[in-house]
Amino acid sequence: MAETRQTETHGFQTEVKQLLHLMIHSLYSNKEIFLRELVSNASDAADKLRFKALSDSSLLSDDAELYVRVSADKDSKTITISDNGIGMTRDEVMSNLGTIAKSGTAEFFSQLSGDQAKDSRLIGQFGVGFYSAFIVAEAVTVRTRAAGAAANEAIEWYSRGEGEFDLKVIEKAKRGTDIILHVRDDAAEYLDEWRLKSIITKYSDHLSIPVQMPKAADEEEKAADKKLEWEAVNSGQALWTREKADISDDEYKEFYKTVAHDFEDPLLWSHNKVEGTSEYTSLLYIPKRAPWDLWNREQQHGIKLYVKRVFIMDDATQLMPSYLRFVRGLMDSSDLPLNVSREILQDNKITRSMRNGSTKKVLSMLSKLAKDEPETYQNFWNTFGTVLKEGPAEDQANQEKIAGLLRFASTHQDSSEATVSLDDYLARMSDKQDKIYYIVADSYEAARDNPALEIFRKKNIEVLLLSERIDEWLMSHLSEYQEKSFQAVTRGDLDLGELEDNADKEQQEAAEKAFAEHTERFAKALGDKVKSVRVTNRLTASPACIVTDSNDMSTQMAKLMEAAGQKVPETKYIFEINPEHTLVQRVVGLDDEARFGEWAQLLLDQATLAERGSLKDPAQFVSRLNKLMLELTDV
Ligand SMILES: Nc1ncnc2c1ncn2[C@@H]1O[C@H](COP(=O)(O)OP(=O)(O)OP(=O)(O)O)[C@@H](O)[C@H]1O
Repeated sequence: MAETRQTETHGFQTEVKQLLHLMIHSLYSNKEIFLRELVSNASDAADKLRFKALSDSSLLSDDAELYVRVSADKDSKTITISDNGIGMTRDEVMSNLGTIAKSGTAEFFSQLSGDQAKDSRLIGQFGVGFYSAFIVAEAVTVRTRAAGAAANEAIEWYSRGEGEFDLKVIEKAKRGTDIILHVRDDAAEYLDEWRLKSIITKYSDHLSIPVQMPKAADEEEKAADKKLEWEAVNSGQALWTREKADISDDEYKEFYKTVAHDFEDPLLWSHNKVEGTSEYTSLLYIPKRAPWDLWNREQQHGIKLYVKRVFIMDDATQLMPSYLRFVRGLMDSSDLPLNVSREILQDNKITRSMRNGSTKKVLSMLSKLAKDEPETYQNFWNTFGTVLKEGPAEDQANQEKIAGLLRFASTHQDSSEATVSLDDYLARMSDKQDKIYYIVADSYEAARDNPALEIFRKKNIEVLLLSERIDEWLMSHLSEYQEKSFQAVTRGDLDLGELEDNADKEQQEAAEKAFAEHTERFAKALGDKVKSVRVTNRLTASPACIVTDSNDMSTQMAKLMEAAGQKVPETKYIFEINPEHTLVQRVVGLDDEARFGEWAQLLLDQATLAERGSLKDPAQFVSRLNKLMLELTDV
């Protein structure tokens, strides 16, 4: 490459262009974050080099004291952020500073609305990184030399933040990266070194790497044109290694913004030194807002792993279960070897114990929040609840704890908001009730209005109303809470246990007997369209409903599997009729078997609509309905 010294010009990936545009137009009220981002990248570069040098110490060569240096030059209107970290090769420059390699980026950009306040929040969630340089710079030069590369293999990248960037091979005496910002006139305040220093102490004080600035020179030294002397302006002690009592809330909050690349303060955090069979420190944060890629289960961004204060890797997903993937922060182990790899982490006693310990920590932190600050917890639930619902399936050992954190809509209140906890439900339950009743449907309304709830309303029994896609999956893994089992109101025989008194039972038996002949007639008319026909004990206001047998797949589970492209055996429903209903009484009064058959089918279709939300052959339903309506209006 060294022979091609000419400049090559490359176009940015479309998303980079969009991001740059937004950055400049939406983040102007929060300009100073550019320094946090660039210093944090420089510190990451030092961490990466230190890690690589564990297996190849020659990479550090004679420049083993790692640092980040920040300086400004008012004459040339530049700010320079330098590090002697890992640097970048030409290919790395091309991909890191020309594209955005995160999956889902295009979807993310499609969410932007043009409303600057909203968009700036979204960009905050996306993580602005290197490109934030353009908030204050009209042009940026990056000079970088990768660790292990020769001085004449360094690369210069230059861009005005519009459509393109230039690349050329240059000579660079030292390893690492210099980022030179050509500051815009409206950001001239950042050319003041005091200003820069105060931003560094605000955001980067706790970084373990020294962030240095030039020592103020006196007139004599200036006249003698002495070489710049540098001094560290941050404390340089990794925050999590300090005593909890000595760390202020503001320090925790600023540290969060650096590790999580978030603009906002965290919702809560927990800092723990664990001693005993395994020794580690964890600093775990719950963000306020969901990251843009929360729904992508493959998403990166997990917990940073350190071993004895040496950074080992980002996104150590093995340290936190997937249903807690919104947790940010770090863990620093005293037991793992420094040369630990992702593979070793996969199946390791130490990792497992760190994961178990921190999972418990997060769950108890959330339980405490739910107890002490229910409103804040509700906000948390509204943001991350759906992810937490993956918990009971993924983490059987903590099922009970997770269940206690769940929130539901219920028939107790007239709102679709999920605010009812299982403890609330149990507290309201009568002594005679021994099950937790629930229904899963496509929407809150479909759940609320399902005819199967009629008897529960009549008897004043609360039913949880679930309508999220994940809910069926959740309920199929939750078997009990506080020794009370869960019962779907649309499945199997309805056994209300002691809630039903003897009189109810006798009445039911009498109704079944009295209606037996008609039940037979319905069964004959509907043939193999139903599994069986029986008299209901669920309905009070509707003529009929369908329910699944207790060993058959529930409607919602079948729908989920179908949506996932799986072949699902056709579920046959049990058709339940309400003999008290006038329509049913009139239908059984019909002598003409053909007409009776039409009505029976119509009742079945109606019940299917209420339960499934759709019919296999809606056109046939409509034409049958029209035919019957015509007969009724034919006077
Ligand atoms: N000073 C630097 N030295 C070496 N590599 C760097 C430096 N600055 C940036 N990079 C490389 O460029 C990549 C992109 O940086 P950028 O800040 O845009 O994103 P990020 O840090 O990966 O993500 P985010 O900031 O959203 O968490 C980094 O991952 C890193 O590989």
